[in-house]
Amino acid sequence: MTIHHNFIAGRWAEGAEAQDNVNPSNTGDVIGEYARADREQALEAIAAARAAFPAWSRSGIQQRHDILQKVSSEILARKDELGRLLSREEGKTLGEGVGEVMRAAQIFDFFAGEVLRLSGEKLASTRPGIDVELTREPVGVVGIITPWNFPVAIPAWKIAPALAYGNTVVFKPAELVPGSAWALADIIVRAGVPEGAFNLVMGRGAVVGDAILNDPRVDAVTFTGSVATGKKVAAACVGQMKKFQLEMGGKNPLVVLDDADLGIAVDCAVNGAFFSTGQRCTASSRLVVTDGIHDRFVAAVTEKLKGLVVDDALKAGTHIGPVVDQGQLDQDISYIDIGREEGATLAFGGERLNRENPGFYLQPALFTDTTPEMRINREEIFGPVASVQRVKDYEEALAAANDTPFGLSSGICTTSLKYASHFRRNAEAGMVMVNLPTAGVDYHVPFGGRKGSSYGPREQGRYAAEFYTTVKTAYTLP
Ligand SMILES: NC(=O)C1=CN([C@@H]2O[C@H](COP(=O)(O)OP(=O)(O)OC[C@H]3O[C@@H](n4cnc5c(N)ncnc54)[C@H](OP(=O)(O)O)[C@@H]3O)[C@@H](O)[C@H]2O)C=CC1
Ligand SMILES: O=C(O)CCC(=O)C(=O)O
Repeated sequence: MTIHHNFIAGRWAEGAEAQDNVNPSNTGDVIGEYARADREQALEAIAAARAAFPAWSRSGIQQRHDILQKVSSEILARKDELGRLLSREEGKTLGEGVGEVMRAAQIFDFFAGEVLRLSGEKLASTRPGIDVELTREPVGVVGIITPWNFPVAIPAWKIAPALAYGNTVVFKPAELVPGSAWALADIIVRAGVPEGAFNLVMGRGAVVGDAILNDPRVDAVTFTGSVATGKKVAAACVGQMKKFQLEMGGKNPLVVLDDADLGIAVDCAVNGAFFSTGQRCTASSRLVVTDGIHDRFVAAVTEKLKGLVVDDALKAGTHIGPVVDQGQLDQDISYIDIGREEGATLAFGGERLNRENPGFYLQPALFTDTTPEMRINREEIFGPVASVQRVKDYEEALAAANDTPFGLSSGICTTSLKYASHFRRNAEAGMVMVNLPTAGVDYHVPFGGRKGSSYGPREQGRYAAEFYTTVKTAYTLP
């Protein structure tokens, strides 16, 4: 098998050890061999990005626009092939994989437009005769560290704005999904990014990630992943006065009130909690349901779960693909055990499943009779596991929704304008959904959370400029 190399300083860099990329739907299927960089290669990539920064930061907006537009066009033209690769290595269904790839194309398209819209401000000075001008300048070398659960979209929503605003990039994807990262890098490189402005460094977090965090030539780090790693990123960046941005976990509530449309509530819950195998930081892992609708809701969700097909991500008719790997599967199963031990009722699922090929298949699990202090209601599981919490009324539901160390996405299903409006205002989350799943967002508006979910400026949309640029205030006496 040929090795897919890293891209460093304008060339595909040979010489690193390689790792197999395995399909979680069929562990006998090796997708390819991908390089695993050592520390030295990571440092070479950082040096290349540093050297490329002066020229790229001053490059013309037409050049940057055209490159990003070209990336978008190629991703879109190859959406079926890239979506298939994504689903094959990550395990989300083919429809979800192709959808994610299309979203990545739209993100590059959006930031191609943002290059042209970059503007400043001219203000009067409080001192007569002086001009004040505000401009945005690129931050410098940006280290991009991404997780496995959105292997194309998350890299896209970090790489596109980084390049659009004139930064150079060292991109370290998650080790579990090098295929999507390599394919995206190959497209970016062929779109004409100058030598050193974009570098791909696949490898271990503890090696490549650590090199990025601790090298003073990296000016800013954008990270999506677990809370534990996020805290390491924060500590390293603070120590070196680097700019940083963290997107981490969630324990997102979906409130269902007595007056909800039952069909909408069930669709929101099943989609939000279990699609993409529940491996979304925006997943509705807590279903907070008022007394009057509770039993009907649980019965209808259970009925719907019975009809969902858990199988090979690439098979037509699969609703839920496998868990991403053995480690994540072990974590999911251990939380199912914890839920039982804590006294929750396993109303549906939670069984390990066997399919035609060996893979990490898990039946979606629904817990009922859960209480707020249970670990399954407080800790992120990151799998197809959700718990129902019964509450007496809206006030108790809102309190339960906010009773979490996280604050990414928060949803409500209701036909009451009064409760919907109150919830929108009082939910302690970065994103609020009314009669919609907590997961599944637009690409042109801010994405991010509060409390333990996020740190630093928002990602996506024009708000991305807050992270990828720094403001300069210039005073001139003409
Ligand atoms: N809020 C959000 O937007 C999202 C949050 N998440 C959260 O991420 C978790 C699952 O993703 P997962 O990928 O396992 O998370 P991790 O935090 O383990 O990994 C995220 C990235 O950080 C890298 N990394 C690991 N250790 C270090 C280190 N010491 N220094 C620098 N980089 C390091 C990883 O590398 P390697 O691949 O080698 O491990 C990977 O590229 C869940 O908890 C989920 O909630 C996931 C997606 C989105
Ligand atoms: O819900 C979405 O569409 C995005 C979720 C996400 O970014 C994540 O889970 O990492």
